[in-house]
Amino acid sequence: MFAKDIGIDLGTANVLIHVKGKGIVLDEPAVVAIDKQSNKVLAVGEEASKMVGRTPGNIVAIRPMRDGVIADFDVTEAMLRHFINKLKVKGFLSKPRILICCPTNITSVEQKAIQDAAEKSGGKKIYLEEEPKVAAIGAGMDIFQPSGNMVIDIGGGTTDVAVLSMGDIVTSESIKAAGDMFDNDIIQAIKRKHKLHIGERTAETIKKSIATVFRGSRKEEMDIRGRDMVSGLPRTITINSEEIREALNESIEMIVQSAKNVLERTPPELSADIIDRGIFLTGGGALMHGIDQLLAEELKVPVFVSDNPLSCVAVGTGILLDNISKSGRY
Ligand SMILES: Nc1ncnc2c1ncn2[C@@H]1O[C@H](COP(=O)(O)OP(=O)(O)OP(=O)(O)O)[C@@H](O)[C@H]1O
Repeated sequence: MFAKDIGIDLGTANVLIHVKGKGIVLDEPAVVAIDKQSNKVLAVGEEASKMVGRTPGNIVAIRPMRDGVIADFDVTEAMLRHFINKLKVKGFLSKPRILICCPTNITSVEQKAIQDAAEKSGGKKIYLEEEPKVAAIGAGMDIFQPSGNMVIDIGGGTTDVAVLSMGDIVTSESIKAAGDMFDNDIIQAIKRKHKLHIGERTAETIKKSIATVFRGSRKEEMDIRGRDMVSGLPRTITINSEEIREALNESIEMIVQSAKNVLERTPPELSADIIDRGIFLTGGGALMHGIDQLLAEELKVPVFVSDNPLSCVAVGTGILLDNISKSGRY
């Protein structure tokens, strides 16, 4: 075993781990399956994710960090420890420095608890960082210069909008309109319109396969299955991109509004830089069809989807660990 710096993107939907010199070595859903009677952890990550919505009564598959807050701390700790131990088995770790990016909304008590869990798992020195900052670094922005950079990180539980300069956040906002809310919007709309009950996985598949947020930019159809709310029997219906766009409209409008709020609070010199450089989108929600077009039209600034938006934070942890002295915070 050898010491390596490791970076962890402790997201509400996915956990990614970056090891210095190796790149991303772990990428799994932030899900834990638990036996309700004994409180024992039965499975973590990929394996637990397969159980979501399909567990018998005594087993629950939960996402401990859902909504960008730590809903269940013990389970979050168990999950973090499981993933770090998995690296140990692979022979990666011996007293590494660990940089963890966690949701922006967590309390200082929760931050301390995450730090403790990482220490107990063998970390020599633990650093915590804010997600939008690391996402911007991972998207290739040089946030350490005295100029304005804007990032919108659309994750599972939260969307973080931030303007950064000289290595720090100048203005920011964090809202709950993000991937999970989009899935729920789709579930509710299909209930209302088609009287059909669908699960979270189906909603996510719809979101990825036929959804769009920009009117007229995608015209696709898809057959979906669910449970008829009246007869209780399985039923198949056909849905299209436009009805999903309508379902997502309110949540997307919240993201647009949040970006406008942050821009309004941005000092004019930094605003000028943002017009020149554009806004970068990171996080899985950046892959929503048409989101760049819509934001560019609403904000009157160029908008770019970063390369590999799902792994920006993990890549950013690697870059930040390499330049830790630059950050000045450690
Ligand atoms: N192709 C796609 N189109 C739309 N959404 C997608 C796509 N791929 C992934 N997503 C969504 O991205 C979200 C997960 O993104 P990500 O892994 O960046 O979140 P996270 O970092 O775990 O969450 P948070 O930033 O809230 O802590 C999920 O809601 C997922 O459904």
